[in-house]
Amino acid sequence: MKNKPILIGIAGGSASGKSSISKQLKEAFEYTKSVVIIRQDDYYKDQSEKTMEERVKTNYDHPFAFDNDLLVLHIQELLQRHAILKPTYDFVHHTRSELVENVQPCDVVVLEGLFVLEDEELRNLCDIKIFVDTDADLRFIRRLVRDVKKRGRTLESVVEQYTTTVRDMHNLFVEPSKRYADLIIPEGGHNVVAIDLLITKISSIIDKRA
Ligand SMILES: Nc1ncnc2c1ncn2[C@@H]1O[C@H](COP(=O)(O)OP(=O)(O)O)[C@@H](O)[C@H]1O
Ligand SMILES: Nc1ccn([C@@H]2O[C@H](COP(=O)(O)O)[C@@H](O)[C@H]2O)c(=O)n1
Repeated sequence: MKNKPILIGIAGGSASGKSSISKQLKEAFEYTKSVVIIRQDDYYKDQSEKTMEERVKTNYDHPFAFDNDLLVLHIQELLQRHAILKPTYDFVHHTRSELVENVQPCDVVVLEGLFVLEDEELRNLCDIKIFVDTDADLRFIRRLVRDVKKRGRTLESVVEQYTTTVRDMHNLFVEPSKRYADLIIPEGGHNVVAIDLLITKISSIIDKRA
């Protein structure tokens, strides 16, 4: 019987660099181990019954915006080496997309999202807990560029959302969850030393379980 997969939890503010770090971990292990990235964003609640006008008013930075029960269930399934049918999210239309991904059992699960450490059930499942700590001004600049380029937003809408919900919810829910981290990575995706240390630690856990 195969060993339990290792679960790496990566939390941090919006545009702090969670996805960039997750991709680097996947690249580091994918020749020797099967690695799957689960993005909490894909578990935003479906809003297909709502109008676009209603959808833009949702507070996407509150834990209630997510179907957390489904996310916990899917992580538990992956940890038992069972396949899952994962939802995917459409940021342009603010709702679940039609696409469902068939995620096969794997050796390493990287779970990344705003509330991965804030949620007690999720953080208790993690073997390694990481918080990506990037200053608010950098996060805002990165988000502005990304949301206009990739998420179909206007400059005005990004500023409006950031000042009405994103900043306050970050301070209320995301920032305090830093205290649960085993490792805090400053500046996100380009911190080579921290990412190398993390890769070494993950390798040693994998070797001990082999
Ligand atoms: N260290 C960094 N320096 C500059 N830009 C970065 C860095 N890390 C990430 N980015 C960029 O910032 C944006 C948000 O990064 P991403 O990894 O998607 O953040 P998150 O997943 O936390 O929202 C992306 O466009 C990414 O290329
Ligand atoms: N329809 C949506 C759903 C979410 N958001 C924002 O996404 C952020 C989380 O994703 P990151 O990749 O940046 O961590 C979150 O701060 C939400 O405000 C959105 O704008 N629209």
